[in-house]
Amino acid sequence: MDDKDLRIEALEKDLEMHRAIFDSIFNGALVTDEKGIITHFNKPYGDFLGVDPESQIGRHCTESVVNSRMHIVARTGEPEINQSHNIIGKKMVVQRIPIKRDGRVIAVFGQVLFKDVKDLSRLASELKVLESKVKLYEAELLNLRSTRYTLDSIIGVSRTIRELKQEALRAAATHYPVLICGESGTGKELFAQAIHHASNRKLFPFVRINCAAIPKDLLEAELFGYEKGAFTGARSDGKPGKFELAHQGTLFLDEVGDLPLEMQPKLLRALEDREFERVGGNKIIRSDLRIIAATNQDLDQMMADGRFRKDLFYRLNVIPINIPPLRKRKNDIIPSAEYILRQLAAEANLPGISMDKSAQAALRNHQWPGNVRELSNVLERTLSALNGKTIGLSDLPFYLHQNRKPLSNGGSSSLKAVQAHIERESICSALEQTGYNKVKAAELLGIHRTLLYKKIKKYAIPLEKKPGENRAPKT
Ligand SMILES: Nc1ncnc2c1ncn2[C@@H]1O[C@H](COP(=O)(O)OP(=O)(O)OP(=O)(O)O)[C@@H](O)[C@H]1O
Repeated sequence: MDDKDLRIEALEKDLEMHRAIFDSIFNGALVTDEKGIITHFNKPYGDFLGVDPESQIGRHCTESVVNSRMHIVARTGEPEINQSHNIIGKKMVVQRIPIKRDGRVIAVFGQVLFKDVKDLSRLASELKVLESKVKLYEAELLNLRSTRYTLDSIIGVSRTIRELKQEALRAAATHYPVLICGESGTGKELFAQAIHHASNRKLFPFVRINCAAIPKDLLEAELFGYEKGAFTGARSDGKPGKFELAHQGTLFLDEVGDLPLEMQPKLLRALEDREFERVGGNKIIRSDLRIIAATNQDLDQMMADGRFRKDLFYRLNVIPINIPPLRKRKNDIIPSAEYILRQLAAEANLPGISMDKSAQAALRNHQWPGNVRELSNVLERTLSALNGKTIGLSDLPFYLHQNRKPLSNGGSSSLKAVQAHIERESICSALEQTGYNKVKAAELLGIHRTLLYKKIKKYAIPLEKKPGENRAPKT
């Protein structure tokens, strides 16, 4: 066989294949020339119309197919997609596509998409059912996976809080790392959850890791996971770390200031390379996550002291959110207290609870070392012991009364000294009220136990009641 024969054989095979494809177009198809004369008519269309496909070739399209518009499409050159077409008592859905060469129509391809428009409506209603199911599952997933708090859960009327909420909303629209700084109880986790919730990652996990609460040697395995037998006590089948678990979601690195120095470059590398290995493993794992870190520590000071790496700080601090303590946004205190009271009262089914002026003044004057958490705890305690419907000064815990008295703090009146004095007094008072139970005192103050210990040490507060000392607690 010479070259030409080979080419002819290939072309014949090609033609055969095209014929087979054309005859396999499920719901029928035809082709006309530029005048509407049928050049191709497939078998399924013949079966559907009850005609012999071969004998349709050479006829005008309107003779073969009632209401045909193939010749019109040939004239206009405009495709007609998903059009209804009445034929043999049925409404079909068809498409007619002009085939052009050098801008001129040379043929028209027509195809039946649905033999009966009812098929399409059935599909459409099935799709509707599926869509509503998807919505339902999305809502369930959101419930299961997502966060408890949204931006609406953040209370505060001050300009600062309103601006921070705007900032959080802007952050949610990006994938950049966010660093939230603020004292304990200012709502750092609340903001982190709200950002996650407002982002397009909200259907994926929000994974939290408290860098201060995990022993140093376990932190790497917690973050990156481990392979079987990585260390003594490791689970025999290995375990994914928080980085893996947060895939497509958000990883919240709480208390990032407490991340041990030796762990910092490892975290930085994982953030920069966007990949990591499990402890004891050698497989590279990639995780698509957004980082939100939070701390109540002064990272500037820590960097100056060499306790926090600058490169890690810059990596985390792409979008900074600094939440000021409650005492620095005093006009948030009463609205927040009222909001929390309304919530607590509704939960306890106690309508119409209010605060008198003296109680409001005491709340405004208090320094709130535990911030909103402390405010919430104080109100909860107060409400649980309240007789009547109005909270007065005497209903508030004793340590709140003292802030209204002139201060005797060794004569110093610098803001720092006054703050330190009040903080010390509040801690002493909370310890007394709770019978020197540190867990309960920390709870009352709305701070973490470790922070309470730090402050007890800082102010050299005795860890038990001195004999003879009698400062009667309120409750
Ligand atoms: N602006 C706020 N609006 C409503 N609730 C708040 C606000 N700030 C804090 N809270 C409440 O105070 C409590 C502590 O908040 P959160 O855990 O977010 O604080 P945090 O700054 O992360 O504290 P920590 O540093 O101790 O972990 C939560 O119950 C939270 O709902």
